Amino acid sequence: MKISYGLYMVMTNPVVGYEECARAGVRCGVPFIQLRMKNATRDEIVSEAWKVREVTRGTDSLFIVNDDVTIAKEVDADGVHLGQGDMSLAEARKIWNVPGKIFGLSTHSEKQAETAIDQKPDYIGIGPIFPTPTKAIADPDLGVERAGAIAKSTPLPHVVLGGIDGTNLAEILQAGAVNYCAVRAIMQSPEPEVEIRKLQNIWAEYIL
Ligand SMILES: Cc1ncc(COP(=O)(O)OP(=O)(O)O)c(N)n1
Ligand SMILES: Cc1nc(C(=O)O)sc1CCOP(=O)(O)O
Ligand SMILES: [Mg+2]
Repeated sequence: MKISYGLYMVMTNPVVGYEECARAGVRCGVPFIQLRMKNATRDEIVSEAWKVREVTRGTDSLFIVNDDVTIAKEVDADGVHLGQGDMSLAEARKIWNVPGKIFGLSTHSEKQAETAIDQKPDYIGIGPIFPTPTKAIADPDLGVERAGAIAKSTPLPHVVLGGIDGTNLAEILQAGAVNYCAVRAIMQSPEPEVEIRKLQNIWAEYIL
């Protein structure tokens, strides 16, 4: 059985600010909320991370920090997300050796998804599906069918991402993906809760 939860919210430059955006995610019951601040200092990230920690604490939303396990540990987040060019999962687990913490790993091809199995991440990201300006140096886009096929074949929980919004989510789910991130589609809205609920409604039609 695939682990099925729908939207994993990645927060990068939300127009309403990180704290308010996280509040919207919590109100909507989004199960994962990731803080992804690129081009920010460590102090700036820690400061926002503490606010998101307080907003998510004791709620149904798990708080994931992108890139830096030392920040995740410092603010007692629920997990960390690491990319192919970030610290290895093994090293991160040594630094943050606390039972129950979540370790996610990005993958960008069938081979990386296969190799990920041995590293035992709690989930993998699969992307990008479409070209995206949100990631500075994105990997070549996989397309809907290829991303869906990886999602269907991996034994690991997955989340697909890259260019996903309300206009293409249905075809992505039809291709076999179950969980997904949408960054710009939510972050660029002055009403993130409205955009979250739109995506959640599309997902519920296809998956529930
Ligand atoms: C859930 C999820 N999947 C993939 C990524 C991308 O991580 P990475 O490849 O390290 O790129 P950056 O996000 O660090 O630019 C992610 N953050 N979250
Ligand atoms: C953060 C990130 N990681 C990707 C990957 O392929 O691993 S694509 C991506 C950005 C997705 O943003 P948007 O929804 O705005 O296109
Ligand atoms: Mg990274």
